[in-house]
Amino acid sequence: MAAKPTPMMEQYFTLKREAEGALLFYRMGDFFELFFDDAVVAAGILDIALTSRGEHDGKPVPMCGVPVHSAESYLARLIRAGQRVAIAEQVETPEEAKQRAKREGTPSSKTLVARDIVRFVTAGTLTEEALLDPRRANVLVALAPLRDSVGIAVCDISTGRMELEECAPDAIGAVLARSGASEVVVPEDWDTPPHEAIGRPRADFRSEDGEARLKSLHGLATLDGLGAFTRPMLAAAAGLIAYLDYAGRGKMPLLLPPVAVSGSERLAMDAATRASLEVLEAQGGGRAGSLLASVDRCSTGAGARQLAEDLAAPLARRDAIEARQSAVAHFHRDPLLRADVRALLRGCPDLSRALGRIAAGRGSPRDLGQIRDGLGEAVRLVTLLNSGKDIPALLGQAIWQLGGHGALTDHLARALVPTPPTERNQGGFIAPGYDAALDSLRETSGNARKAIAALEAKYREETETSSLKIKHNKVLGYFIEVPARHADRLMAADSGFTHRQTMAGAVRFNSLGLHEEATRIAEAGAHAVAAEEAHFEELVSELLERREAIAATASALARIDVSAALAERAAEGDWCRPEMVEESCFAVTGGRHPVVEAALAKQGERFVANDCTLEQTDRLWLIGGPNMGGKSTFLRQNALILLLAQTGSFVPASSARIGIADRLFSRVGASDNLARGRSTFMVEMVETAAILSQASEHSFIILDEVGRGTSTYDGMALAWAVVEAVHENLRCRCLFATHYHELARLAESCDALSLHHVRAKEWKGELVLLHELARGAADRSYGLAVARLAGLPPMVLKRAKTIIDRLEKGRAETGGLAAGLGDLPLFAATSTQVQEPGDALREGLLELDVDALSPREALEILYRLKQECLASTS
Ligand SMILES: Nc1ncnc2c1ncn2[C@@H]1O[C@H](COP(=O)(O)OP(=O)(O)OP(=O)(O)O)[C@@H](O)[C@H]1O
Repeated sequence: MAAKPTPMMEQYFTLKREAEGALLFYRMGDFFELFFDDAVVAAGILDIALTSRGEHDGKPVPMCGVPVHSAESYLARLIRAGQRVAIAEQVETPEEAKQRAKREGTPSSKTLVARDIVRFVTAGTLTEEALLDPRRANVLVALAPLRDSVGIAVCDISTGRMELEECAPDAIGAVLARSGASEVVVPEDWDTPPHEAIGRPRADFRSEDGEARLKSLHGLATLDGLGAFTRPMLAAAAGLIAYLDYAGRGKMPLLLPPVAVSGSERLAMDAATRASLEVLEAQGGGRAGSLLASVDRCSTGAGARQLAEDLAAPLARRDAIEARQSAVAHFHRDPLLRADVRALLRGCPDLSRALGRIAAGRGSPRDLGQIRDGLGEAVRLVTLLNSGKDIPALLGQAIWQLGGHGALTDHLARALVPTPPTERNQGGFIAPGYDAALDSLRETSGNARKAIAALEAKYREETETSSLKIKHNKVLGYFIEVPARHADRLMAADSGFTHRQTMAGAVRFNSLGLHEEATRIAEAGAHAVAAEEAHFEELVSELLERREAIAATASALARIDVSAALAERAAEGDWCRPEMVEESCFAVTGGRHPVVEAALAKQGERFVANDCTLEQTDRLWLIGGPNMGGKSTFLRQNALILLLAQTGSFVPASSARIGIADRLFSRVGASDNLARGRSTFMVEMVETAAILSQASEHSFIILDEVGRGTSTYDGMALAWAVVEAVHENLRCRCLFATHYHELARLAESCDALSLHHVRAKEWKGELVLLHELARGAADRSYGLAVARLAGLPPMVLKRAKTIIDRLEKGRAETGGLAAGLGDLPLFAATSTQVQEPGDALREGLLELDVDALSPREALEILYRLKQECLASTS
């Protein structure tokens, strides 16, 4: 028969059930302990010793533990490893537990200190400074599918920002990629949830509850004043708030009034486009090498977070883009103002995160100090900014949001010491002179300390023991200590000293006088700490009454920082302000790739600037040329210029006139996604299919070597068909890089398509890559020359040369790979001959529900598509 679990184990199991799959941090004294599988998992992730404690069902119970005082760093590592943690704290003192036992009539030896889960620590619900990256937003998303639409609630509780949005189910991937969510919650009965989402009860996602919670959180009778929120949006808000409730065990973190976001106000980019353009992260992961890293000159963490958000969700409305541009231009024009503003911002604490911690009930006196200092800096910034001329509207609005906190800052300045501590329960943060009663308590304990020093001198004299000392420790409090050889004098019955402890070389005593002074200190100290605690609560509630205004100041500071930082970047790199227009054009002269240019500059090399001019009558550029010639770089640089321009930034070019795009697509390079069971070619086709189905006339597409992942015939056929589809059906701006010379023949049938190549020449047998774009088709591919550069053995190169000569001879005789394609009817023409909406190939691609395919089915479909393709070319 299994042994009955101990009361502690029973308590543990109850809490573990409540933890619902999260690791349970079970508080025992100065440690959080983990047991059973939790211990095994945590010990592995944290690389700490796995021990055992007692037995359960006849087996030792695995255990590991982390000290409470350093728990944050362990939590950070567990969260990063994808875990969630439930914190079970002791919610009564051992003394209270004993009293309870007495009341309940249970033996006190069997009564455990009550414990409760006080909080869940999850990736999306962090507020602690140590657990957050200062330059990255921490985003929690809730999705609520409702009929044929999905509501999305996005929030960053470390700053309180909250946005509500609605999208079509197939756009969820793009929205999640844009928000950069750390954690996603969805109704648990949803049959197609996004990868790694956390299921929560369906009842949490009721739109009526969402509306009611938002109204009560913000003290509003109606939400109409905040914007138009749809039912799916409110359902998502309900799910998000319910999850925050659950994770914080009823303690609501900072949530500002929600903002309704419309997808059409933003430049849409899917996850593949973001990854291939390396917007926030480089392909290998990490910030280094990304567009963000090469642009970010922000002085504050809040500014860096805002910039990342801006780059992740560029705008699609001209007035909004131009408003940001004007703010950047203001700082660009005035380098002195820019330098002063940036210097001031560098000393500005992170207001929004301090506010987030305070609102979540995890604030410290240091956070109050940061709010005081941040608001003070904001006022100085107002003076500085008002000294400039012709202040643009966006900055004017920001300046207005910076002020208005006079009473609160005065109060905080009077109440707090200059550098308040992070510990709240030790006191010492209320300034002298703020509270007379507190001052006199402090004076009492100061006097008592002086009295103790006087007692020491007096006792030395009386006992003629110069080595007598009055000391203090946590266990005994104050005591008198003498070396053992002098102890006899104090041991005497009439000495006035009472013996407390005998140590190896010393003996410790107490005295009535010392006891009195020590009690005075302890009482005054406890009263002082309680008084400071009360002041802390008062200050916090005064501050929270102004939470929205403080959050507005924080976001104004971030916006000013971003504008000044982008101006700094523009000045540093000689960037220009792009002219934004509605029509679908793209005219960039002297364009550069910001990341590649910086990398080359580090090696002392120069980046070759190139022009790109797309317009309705010349909207598709087919770009050829040698490997390593700079095709991919050219494609990406133009996509990045568009993205930067729509972010409101200046761009790396000497001039730019840019038609605002609704969507940006990039299919650059092959990225294997074997983890999801897709081959390189499959990924390429899936992404191409997405582009063909989603792009509009106002989109901007870059496609790099579509079709290269399969056999020459199939690849070329697909590339050919894709170019035709883009040219005839989508009719949008597109840069298409390819090694298939045969595609040049498309220029004969596609009137808005032109041919370009990156230049190279051979000089004294060596290949020289000029990285310069020129009109016309590429004459040859220089593949062997590049291979030679890469160090392929001469024998292999020689053999390859022989094979090429043979192949080329054959090609000349048969008319080449594309023989017979000259009179192939255009894509559009074939599409009208066959049934709507397109030819079989395109239809086949569009109809693929690739996520539902096994690799084998995918391959079978490819064979079929190939057959159809061959059939249509024969
Ligand atoms: N405009 C430029 N000025 C200077 N160097 C450049 C330029 N463009 C590209 N390069 C250099 O050439 C390298 C190769 O460029 P890129 O990858 O764009 O070539 P590619 O033509 O796409 O090659 P492949 O066909 O092999 O994919 C870059 O890493 C960069 O160092």
